[in-house]
Amino acid sequence: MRTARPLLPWVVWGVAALSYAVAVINRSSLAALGPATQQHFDIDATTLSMFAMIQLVVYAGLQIPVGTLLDRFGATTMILTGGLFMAAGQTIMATVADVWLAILARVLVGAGDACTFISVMRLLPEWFSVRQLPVVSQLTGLIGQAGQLVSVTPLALVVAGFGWTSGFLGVAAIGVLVMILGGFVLRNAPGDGTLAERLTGRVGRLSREARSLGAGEATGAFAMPPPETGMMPVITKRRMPGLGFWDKLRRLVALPGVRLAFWVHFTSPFALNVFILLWGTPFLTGGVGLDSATASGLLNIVVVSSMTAGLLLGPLSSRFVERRVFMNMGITTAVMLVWLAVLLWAGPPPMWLLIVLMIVMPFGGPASMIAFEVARSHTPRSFAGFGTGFVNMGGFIASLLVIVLIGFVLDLQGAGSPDHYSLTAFKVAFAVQIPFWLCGLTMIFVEQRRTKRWMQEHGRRLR
Ligand SMILES: NCCCC[C@H](N)C(=O)NCC(=O)O
Repeated sequence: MRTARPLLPWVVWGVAALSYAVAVINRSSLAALGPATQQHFDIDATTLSMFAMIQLVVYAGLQIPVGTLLDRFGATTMILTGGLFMAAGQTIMATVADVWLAILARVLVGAGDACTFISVMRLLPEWFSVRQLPVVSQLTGLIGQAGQLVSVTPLALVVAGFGWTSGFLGVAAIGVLVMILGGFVLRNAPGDGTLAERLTGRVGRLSREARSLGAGEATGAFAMPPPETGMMPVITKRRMPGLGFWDKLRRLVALPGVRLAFWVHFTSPFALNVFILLWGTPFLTGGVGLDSATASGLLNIVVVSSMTAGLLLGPLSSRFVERRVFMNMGITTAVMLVWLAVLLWAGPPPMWLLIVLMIVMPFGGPASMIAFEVARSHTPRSFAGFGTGFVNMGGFIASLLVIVLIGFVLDLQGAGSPDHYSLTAFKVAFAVQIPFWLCGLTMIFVEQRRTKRWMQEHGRRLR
């Protein structure tokens, strides 16, 4: 069946993806402003790194609560609420001089950021066909990545030229503009009104007659035949008293496909996150001994490679649904092997090997999006937000643990500050990634087999 307004799904997706890009701008708004932030609040490097850590902890910690609220209130409300939190956070950041209020600002930014990505992912199966979903998901990730580019250089230039307050109020203003746009465009699903329409009680024809691009074909998890036995309580008991948090979690984790998605997200993106969020530049400059221009040149390769990987993996995982988890495992194994070559190389790794690392490692980011495809195939519809939040926690838990462990192992070796950095200390510290890869790959292997068995037992086919 053809959709009445084939453009509407793309317009809704465009504004949702823009909201995600704004979340990434907010998330990485301090990335290029380390020294300016230290000067503005008169803080040391440890307090500065606390800003990033607190924000990440809030992001990861809120994934399941946000997922629960997402199932209850819908994606539009959550995306707009997230935008409100982030705009409030950046307004506080722009106007206060007290470091504790600045930390509160970062908590708000982390909370708003936590609301955005999984809500955008929740919208997609409502508007697109099963075949389109992997490509649209990867494009969403790619647009988010573009947000990161915007937040680094342009924001640093605005802060340098017009001052701290103008720079952060500017970020807040962009967020408010995109929220207003969202209020008039975002719809949870075909047939639903926008926030503006719901507030005025007049749902227009465009909303009422909207159709999914997958109309006529069932989408994602929702396409599978009714599950039997073990899954029945999950599907039928849609509303529980309160948020029923633990009960929901227990039921969700009982599904091997959801556990598989969690481990896929846990295992593939952390090496990239750890590198770009904190330890990449110190390793390249303080460890390998490169100058900062060469190090930032290498980091640019990371951005280009990650975007290219997204464009390649979308169509591939859509075409080879049965093979998507193996693709993810192959990429993670390749990242691990290249890292092993760097760590085992006697002395500083040669430039060609570093370039290979910068090309291969970023594939882990887009590869982690496969986790959301797996989650969609195995999470009952009424749990979709909760399930996406649960899966999205995986990569962030692994990234946080590895970031902290690398700092800890550097400290243990007496190499915790730029004056004492050494290549050997970094090599030992980065080796903490190995057990995470091995544990993750083993769990994917185990859960993949369990999922296959579960699907055979329940007569379900992968879509
Ligand atoms: N182009 C890489 C996108 C990676 C996305 C990543 N796996 C993820 O889960 N992101 C969540 C977020 O909030 O950004």
